[in-house]
Amino acid sequence: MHICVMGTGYVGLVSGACFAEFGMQVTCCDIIPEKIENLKEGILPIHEPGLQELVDKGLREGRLNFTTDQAKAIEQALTIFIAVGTPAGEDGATDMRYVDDVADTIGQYMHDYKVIATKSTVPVGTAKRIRARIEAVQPEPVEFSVVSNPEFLREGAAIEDFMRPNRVVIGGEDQHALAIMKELYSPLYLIETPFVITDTTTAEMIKYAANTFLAMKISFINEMANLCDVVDADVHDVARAIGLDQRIGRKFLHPGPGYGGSCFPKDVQSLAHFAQEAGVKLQLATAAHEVNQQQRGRMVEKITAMLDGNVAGKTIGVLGLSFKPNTDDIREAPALDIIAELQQQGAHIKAYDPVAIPAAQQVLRDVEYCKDSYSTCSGSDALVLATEWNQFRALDLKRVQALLNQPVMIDLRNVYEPETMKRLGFRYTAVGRRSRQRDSAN
Ligand SMILES: NC(=O)C1=CN([C@@H]2O[C@H](COP(=O)(O)OP(=O)(O)OC[C@H]3O[C@@H](n4cnc5c(N)ncnc54)[C@H](O)[C@@H]3O)[C@@H](O)[C@H]2O)C=CC1
Ligand SMILES: O=C(O)[C@H]1O[C@H](OP(=O)(O)OP(=O)(O)OC[C@H]2O[C@@H](n3ccc(=O)[nH]c3=O)[C@H](O)[C@@H]2O)[C@H](O)[C@@H](O)[C@@H]1O
Repeated sequence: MHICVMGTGYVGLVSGACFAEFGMQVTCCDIIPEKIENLKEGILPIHEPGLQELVDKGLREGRLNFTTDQAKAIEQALTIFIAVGTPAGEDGATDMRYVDDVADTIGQYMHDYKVIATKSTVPVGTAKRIRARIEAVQPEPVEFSVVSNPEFLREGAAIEDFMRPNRVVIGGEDQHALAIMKELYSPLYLIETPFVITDTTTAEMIKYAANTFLAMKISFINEMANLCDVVDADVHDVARAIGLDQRIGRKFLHPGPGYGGSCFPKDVQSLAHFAQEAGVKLQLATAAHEVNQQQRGRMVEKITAMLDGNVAGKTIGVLGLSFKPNTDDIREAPALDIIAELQQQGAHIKAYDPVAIPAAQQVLRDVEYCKDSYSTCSGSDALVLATEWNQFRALDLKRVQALLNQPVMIDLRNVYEPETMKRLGFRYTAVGRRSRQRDSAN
C-alpha cells in the first residue's frame, strides 16, 4: 500500500520509517527543501536512537522516499498521514495553521478516494474541520474519509514505542477507512497489540486525556517531593510505595524540574483551553500546568540556596540541556528556563549535553559550552544535573569533586544517592530526598 506522510519531524519521520519497515511504500513530504534533500541522502534532522538504521534501510530497499512534491505524493497514496506541528498559540489555544495548510494541499491535489489520518495531536473537532477545508478547496468532488490516529510515541524511545505500542487508537465513522487503517497496522496484530476503534471525536479526546493524565502524575509527585523536602520524608520511598499499588503504577512518578518537551506543556494547556471553549472548566489540567511552571522556579531556589543565597558572579556547571535523555529536542526543556533565570541573577553558565548543544546555541546566549562533563565541572562553583543522560549517571565523582571550586551538586533528577554523596564529601541536594541525607549539604 502507498502511504504519504505530511511532515518529517519526530512523529512524521518515525512513522514513515516504521511503516516502511512494516512493508508499506512510504513517501514523506515536508515544506523545507533542505530537510528533504538531506533525508534523501540519509541525513536526519533529529537525534532519535535506532532511526538512522531504519531510514537507511528504507532508502536502500526503496520503500521510503522523501519529496517536496506534495501533489505527486498525494496522488500516489491511498492513505495520507498528517504529522505536522500543532504548537501552542495564544492562551494555550492550538495553532492550527500547519494542519489547515496540509488539509488545503490535500484537497487541491486529491483526484481519487483517500483516507486522511491525523497523527498530529489536534483539538477535538479537528477531523470535521479537516473535512470542511478539503471540501471547500476540492476542484471536483471526490470521496474521502478522515480518521483520527493519535500517536503515543515518546522521544528517545520512539521506534520501540511505534513498533510495540501499548495500544493503537483509530477513530473513524467509515468502515472502509477503518479496514484500510487496520491493514496498515497488521504487523501489530501478530504481537497482540490492543486496538481501540472508536469515533473520531473520541480518538482526539483520548490523546489529550492520556497526555494530561501523565502530566498530572508528574505534577503530583513533584508536589509530594516539595512537601517531602519540608517535612523530612523521602519521595523515592513514597513514589515506590504508592506505585506498588497496581491501581497507581510505578511509572511517571519521578520527581524533577517539571515536564518539558513539545507535547505535555502544550497539550495540557490546549485541553484546558478547548474544554473552556466548550463551557467546561478542567481544574486538574490547569493545576498540573501551574505546578509544572512553578517547579522550575523551585529548582532555581534550590540552586541559589546551595550557593549561600546568591549566584551573582558564581560559575554554575549544567549537565544536560535537552528536555529528556536520548533526544536533541530542547523544546520547553526545564534546563533552558533554569539557565536563563540563573543568568538573570548574575551567574555565569558552563554547560554540556551529549547532543543538544547545537540546538541550545540557537536560543541561549552567553553560555560557555563544554566538550564533556568534566570540563563543565572545571572551575565551577556548583554542578547542576538537569537531564539524566546515562553518561551522567556514572560520573567519576572523585574527579568531579577535584575539578569543582567547591564540592556542590544540585541533582535535579535524583540520580545519585544522598548517602554516597555525603560520604564522598559533597554538599549535595536533590528533589524531595530525606532531610537526614540533605543535612549532608550543611
Ligand atoms: N514529538 C513527539 O514526541 C510527539 C508529537 N506528537 C504530535 O505530532 C505532531 C508533530 O509533532 P513533531 O513531529 O514533534 O513536530 P515537528 O515540529 O518536529 O515536525 C513537524 C514537521 O512538519 C513540517 N511541516 C509543516 N507544515 C507542513 C506542510 N504544510 N506540509 C508538509 N510538512 C509540513 C515541518 O517543516 C516539520 O518538519 C504534533 O501535533 C505533536 O503534538 C504526538 C506524539 C509524540
Ligand atoms: O504526545 C506526545 O508528544 C508524547 O508526549 C510524551 O512523550 P515525550 O514528551 O516524548 O517524553 P516523556 O518521556 O513522556 O517525558 C516528558 C517530560 O516529562 C518528564 N518526566 C517524565 C516522567 C517522570 O516520571 N517524570 C518527569 O519529570 C521528562 O523528563 C520530560 O521532560 C508521552 O510520554 C508520549 O506518550 C506522547 O506521545
